Amino acid sequence: MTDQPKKGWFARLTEGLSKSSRQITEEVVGAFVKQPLDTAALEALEEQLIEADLGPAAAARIAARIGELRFGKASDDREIKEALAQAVAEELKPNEASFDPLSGPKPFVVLFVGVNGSGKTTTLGKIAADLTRKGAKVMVVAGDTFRAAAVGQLRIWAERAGADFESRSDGADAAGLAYDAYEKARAENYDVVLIDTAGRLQNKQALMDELLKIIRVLKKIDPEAPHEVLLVLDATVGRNALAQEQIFGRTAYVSGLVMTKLDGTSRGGVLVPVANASDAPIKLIGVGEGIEDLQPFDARAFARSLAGLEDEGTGR
Ligand SMILES: Nc1nc2c(ncn2[C@@H]2O[C@H](COP(=O)(O)OP(=O)(O)OP(=O)(O)O)[C@@H](O)[C@H]2O)c(=O)[nH]1
Repeated sequence: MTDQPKKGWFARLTEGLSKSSRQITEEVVGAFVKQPLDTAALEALEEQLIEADLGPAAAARIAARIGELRFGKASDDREIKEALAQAVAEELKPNEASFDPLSGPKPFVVLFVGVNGSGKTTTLGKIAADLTRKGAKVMVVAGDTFRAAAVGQLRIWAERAGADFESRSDGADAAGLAYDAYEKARAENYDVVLIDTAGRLQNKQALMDELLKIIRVLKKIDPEAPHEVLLVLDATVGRNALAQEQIFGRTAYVSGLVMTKLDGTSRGGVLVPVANASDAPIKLIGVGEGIEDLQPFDARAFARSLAGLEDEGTGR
């Protein structure tokens, strides 16, 4: 992820966000070029940002900031995009953080939580591949023991990544598996342990109870574990991602968010209200199916891509 050439990842980000940026630039930017920016135009801009799923609070702040930057001035397309990118970047900057499992304690335990289909397995697989490529000794743990298909899929990812794989037969106690896997990882000097978890049980409470149980047993071995709890959210569900953040964020010790499938939606702006609502920062984003499409979250680059700016603002 991080060792990609800069231009490459920015191009992938821009391509991944093209649906969202088209929506924003056509609907939002198009209407405001040439005429001097006035109050009515700013109000309309705010409406358009809400339409684009940025949420009312952020839309108001972003519109106000664009007003500060451009009020009374006639702007061309690029100037409006630059102002939008700057305002969105300022909004997101406090919610940006890096995911760095190789600089923490060893083994560094990462728990992946989120509803089924959010991209948990894929994200875990991409991270495993990135880490083994960097020379790390990685263990993948299939904590979703109820679904054989999920275990099978994860095994494929682990094998492809060259990571070791721990699983148990259907319905086994996920917390017991996590505990034993962590013990083994300590004994055998693993660098990173990536634990997948169930995304759906009989009900929400059962799901949260299971997650908390896994966390509790890991803490028996090391009170600092799990060292990271990544909540994986699917951007294509739009504002439902907010509801998921509320459910998991409140109970599961979430320390970072991953927003996947930003390439599959025109409403990628939803990342903004999700970031605002969450106590945990955004650490990674998924902008495509490839391994290199899981990227560290860079607020400024995200904002520029969303605003439809083709370069990184470095004058290239
Ligand atoms: N386009 C695109 N697809 C993605 C991205 N991340 C994941 N996917 C796809 O989303 C689908 C669901 O991903 P999974 O990783 O299986 O989701 P999960 O949360 O583990 O779901 P279960 O296996 O059902 O628990 C797969 O087809 C992935 O290829 C992304 O960033 N972009």
